[in-house]
Amino acid sequence: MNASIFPASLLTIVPALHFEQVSFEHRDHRLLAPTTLTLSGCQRTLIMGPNGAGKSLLMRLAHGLLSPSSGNIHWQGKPPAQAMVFQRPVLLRRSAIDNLTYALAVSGVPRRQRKNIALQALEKFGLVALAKRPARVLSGGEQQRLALARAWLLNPAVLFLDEPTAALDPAAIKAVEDAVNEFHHNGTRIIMTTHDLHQAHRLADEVVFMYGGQVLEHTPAHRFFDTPASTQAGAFLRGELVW
Ligand SMILES: Nc1ncnc2c1ncn2[C@@H]1O[C@H](COP(=O)(O)OP(=O)(O)OP(=O)(O)O)[C@@H](O)[C@H]1O
Repeated sequence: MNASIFPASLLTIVPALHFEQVSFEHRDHRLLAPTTLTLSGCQRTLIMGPNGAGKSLLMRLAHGLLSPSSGNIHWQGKPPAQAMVFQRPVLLRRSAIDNLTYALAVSGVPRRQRKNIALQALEKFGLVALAKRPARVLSGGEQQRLALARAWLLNPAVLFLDEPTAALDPAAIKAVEDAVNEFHHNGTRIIMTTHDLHQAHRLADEVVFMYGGQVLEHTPAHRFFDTPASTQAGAFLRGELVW
């Protein structure tokens, strides 16, 4: 990848995110048990757990897409610039480059600067040749790279990724993981869900393990993989925990 389009001086200290007794209920069903959790430092946090454990829910609450039923979520100090990348990228019905210039317009970047910045981002994510192509006909991997390029434009202090590689082949997975690491090296805090244990091994600094709407572990990655504290995490790592 090319060098960052942002000067190093823009890199920020990422404030901590606090969950205090946060729960989420829907129609009398408790989907997230009261959770107290602090995510601090510029780490790569991987949220893991079986299907339906509440991983996406936790991340959507953290990003402010959902409001908790009870408890309090707050950043220490001013909320940082944030972006989110989903398993299926949400792209506009226009060309790849226009998806980026639109995001820049929404961010208030003057019109005369938008095309250049968008082209730099396309180049960074290997998409220049596809600049004029309708975004929605791009392959899954290309769409995900475009979503990452759009996130890059926002220079986020925190990047949320919800199973960003679930539908991708190995080469596309590698491109996304390289991009995640590039964000991280540029000072972006990563909060990401995955089902892929190998990917978690490659990326995680720390792991949040969820089961049945509860956070059972929040621990450095090496400790999680070597000596998981809960029987559920042990079973999950052995591939024995389906639900
Ligand atoms: N906004 C919502 N309103 C109501 N129910 C929800 C909402 N979001 C998630 N749920 C429910 O909460 C539970 C946990 O969902 P979530 O998507 O967080 O699981 P997950 O751990 O990410 O699972 P998967 O690995 O299958 O994606 C599920 O039963 C889901 O149907």
